[in-house]
Amino acid sequence: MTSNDTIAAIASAPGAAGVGVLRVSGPAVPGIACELLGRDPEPRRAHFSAFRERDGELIDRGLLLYFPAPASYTGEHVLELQGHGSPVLLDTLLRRVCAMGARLARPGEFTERAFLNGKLDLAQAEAVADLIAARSQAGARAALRSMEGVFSRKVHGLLQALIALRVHIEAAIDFPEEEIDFLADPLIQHQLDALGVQLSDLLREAQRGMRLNDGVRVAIIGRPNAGKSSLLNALSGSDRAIVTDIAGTTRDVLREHVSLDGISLELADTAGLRETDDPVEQEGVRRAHGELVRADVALLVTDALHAEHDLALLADLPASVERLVLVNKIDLDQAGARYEERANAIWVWASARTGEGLDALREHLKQLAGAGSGEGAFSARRRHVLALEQVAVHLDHADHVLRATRAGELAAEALRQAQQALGEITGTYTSDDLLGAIFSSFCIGK
Ligand SMILES: Nc1nc2c(ncn2[C@@H]2O[C@H](COP(=O)(O)OP(=O)(O)OP(=O)(O)O)[C@@H](O)[C@H]2O)c(=O)[nH]1
Ligand SMILES: [K+]
Ligand SMILES: [Mg+2]
Repeated sequence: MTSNDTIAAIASAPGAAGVGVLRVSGPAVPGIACELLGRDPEPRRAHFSAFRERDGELIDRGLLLYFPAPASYTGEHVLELQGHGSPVLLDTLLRRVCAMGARLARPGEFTERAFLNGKLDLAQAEAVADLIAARSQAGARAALRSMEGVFSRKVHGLLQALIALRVHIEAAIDFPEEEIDFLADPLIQHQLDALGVQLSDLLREAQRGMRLNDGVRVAIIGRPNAGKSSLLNALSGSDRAIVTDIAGTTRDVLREHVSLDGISLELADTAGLRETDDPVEQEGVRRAHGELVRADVALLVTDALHAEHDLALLADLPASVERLVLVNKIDLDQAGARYEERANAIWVWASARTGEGLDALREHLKQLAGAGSGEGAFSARRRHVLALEQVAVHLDHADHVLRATRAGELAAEALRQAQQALGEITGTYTSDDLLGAIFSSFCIGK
């Protein structure tokens, strides 16, 4: 599917630079290229050329590259003009190109066309934007892998397994007299189990990928006076939060961005959790709970005396939230800095006041944020993780139906929905709204 209009944009960053790049895509490209060069350009060859106004006046000299469809970034005819990186010259050249039949591109429109022409799937297209916006080397490497299709191939693998199972079950439905026996076949249950394992692996990887991409949201919670604000200040190296020995000092949520070796964290300091009659503090407590719900990591600040009791604050969190327990104020009882990995939380003994033991805390935060997640780590977005969680819900439903009732129709429908949720990741099923939201967040020229 090729568009019938031609788009153009300055693809290099705004401002003066050594070289500036103008990109054009669409059916008018061969004509524009021929007029600028004075003859037909050879495909994929750098032509050193004078770029001139219609009346012959020189605008700039530079390289002209022509990529005929479909072997181009967008899948359409593409022209790249590389000139001097002067915003004024590039603007003039852009106007000249528009006078020859192009219009200004919207943000992300080149990549959107690449998606619509099947050059990339949606997850790969999103990775292009994530690569450009990456704030750390680990993030950039991960985005590059997703752009290369590492994530998409895993989604595709899952899709194939899902389709195989659907075929199996739908075949059973077509022979109702044998349906019950058919669905009792251990092979079906086996396939479903294997699919569940494959899915939970991918979900874990996607969660890490999302954290590499977006940074990690850490909610610092705990009883009043535990030292939450002291911790925020210590980790961010600032005096951002008010620290006093009055219980109930913090009311509003305070956010600080912290980068640990290129891994980005968003720390949120919250009001101490307790029953209170003060309406302002009540609102603070309500907000603290809200912060906990949207966090990737719940960091419980407590001390040696209250640790076991305070654990209850972590009790009702979803399994996907990572748990860190800081046993604070070790300077008071000479407990010594150390850490332990327990069943579903990591415990760190430290002092927010003296800083002792905080390096271990930083190290664990980095790990949870996806540092050292290995060679194959790819980037992902929250949207992808939500879709995978949706797939898990549908698979669980299919599993339940098969075990409890052997109702083939219901199981097949649940699997169909699972397939649809999976397809939203790569863009097999998408709404125009979703596409608009994704591509409008790109920069112009990409
Ligand atoms: N000795 C010692 N005191 C600490 C430590 N961390 C915090 N404190 C003290 O504990 C008191 C409370 O600290 P905050 O950081 O305000 O505690 P908070 O959890 O933010 O308290 P609220 O905002 O009221 O919920 C202050 O007097 C701090 O100086 C620590 O590691 N050692
Ligand atoms: K306090
Ligand atoms: Mg506080």
